[in-house]
Amino acid sequence: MKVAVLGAAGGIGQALALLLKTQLPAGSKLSLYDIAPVTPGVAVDLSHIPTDVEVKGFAGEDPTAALVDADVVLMSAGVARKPGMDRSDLFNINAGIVRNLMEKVAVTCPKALVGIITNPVNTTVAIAAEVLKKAGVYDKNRLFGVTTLDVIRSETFIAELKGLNVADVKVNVIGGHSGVTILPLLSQVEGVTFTDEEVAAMTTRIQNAGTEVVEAKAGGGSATLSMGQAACRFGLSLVRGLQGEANVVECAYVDGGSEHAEFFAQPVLLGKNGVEKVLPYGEVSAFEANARDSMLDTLNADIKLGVEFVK
Ligand SMILES: NC(=O)C1=CN([C@@H]2O[C@H](COP(=O)(O)OP(=O)(O)OC[C@H]3O[C@@H](n4cnc5c(N)ncnc54)[C@H](O)[C@@H]3O)[C@@H](O)[C@H]2O)C=CC1
Ligand SMILES: O=C([O-])CC(=O)C(=O)O
Repeated sequence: MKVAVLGAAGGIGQALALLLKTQLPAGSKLSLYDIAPVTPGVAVDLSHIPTDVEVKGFAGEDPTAALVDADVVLMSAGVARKPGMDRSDLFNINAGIVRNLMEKVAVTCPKALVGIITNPVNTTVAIAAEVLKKAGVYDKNRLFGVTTLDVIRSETFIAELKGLNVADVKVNVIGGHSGVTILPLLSQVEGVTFTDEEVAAMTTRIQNAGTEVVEAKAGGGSATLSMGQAACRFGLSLVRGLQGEANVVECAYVDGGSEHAEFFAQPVLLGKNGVEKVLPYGEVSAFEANARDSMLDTLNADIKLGVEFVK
């Protein structure tokens, strides 16, 4: 199994690479790419950790060498927010970065499962899809927007609020990955009840959790360590699916035939070809149905921006 990380010298990329070096199955290959010249050094550094995962690092303008034979590509290349910015403010720089990298993915490893972390995810995933379509290699089951950070934050915050063992808390988060498009389905969390006030406050906290980190880092970037963990969880789930493990389910932002939008985050069953099955997200409360319907104009506009950028 070969996993490539694009943006591997960055805050997320280095945390993710470390976690993958220690957690990928024995015999895996880890391929690190970034434009930053330090990247081969990041790989040498990681290679001194005694696990059976071979690490190679590549820097420069061309990611091709890192992508050869990749089964999974996780992309966090791009710029991150500073206080006062929305994720959509990253579009001007990150749209071109994602397009250029996806053009190389389309040529070098068109069958790889690709997880897009680079923001604004609602739009960059649409860009990635359009690039793959243009190249004639698009398979909707192999492209994912990584929304796992919304899921792990929900698990953490709910366990804290309700005094639960966080390992027992499971939450579906649907929609997209910015502001009102992030919708945790709190009504479905087993063994817990929330007052209306708690639902409103918890939903807002989860939607604004990225901003919470951006403000706390005071100009030094956005979530990197928690995102490294989230991307590792998601990447390992992709690998487990590829290896034929049963019942691997994650929420992700996919082109899954949703009635709501061309791309929509919901639970998916992962397998040897990526998305094996898009799963229904289940019953929602009146609050959640209203929040879902209210997000759709924003989400669809974000998607349209990405489609038009490539066309
Ligand atoms: N999906 C999600 O839940 C989350 C997404 N993000 C997003 O992830 C992205 C990365 O964040 P950080 O790692 O904190 O940023 P960072 O600035 O620490 O790292 C980004 C890396 O990308 C590299 N890079 C830039 N252009 C590149 C190119 N053309 N090819 C290869 N590498 C390139 C840079 O050299 C840098 O090492 C941002 O867009 C951020 O908004 C951040 C947190 C959560
Ligand atoms: O908020 C940001 O800019 C980074 C991000 O996507 C998150 O932390 O969820």
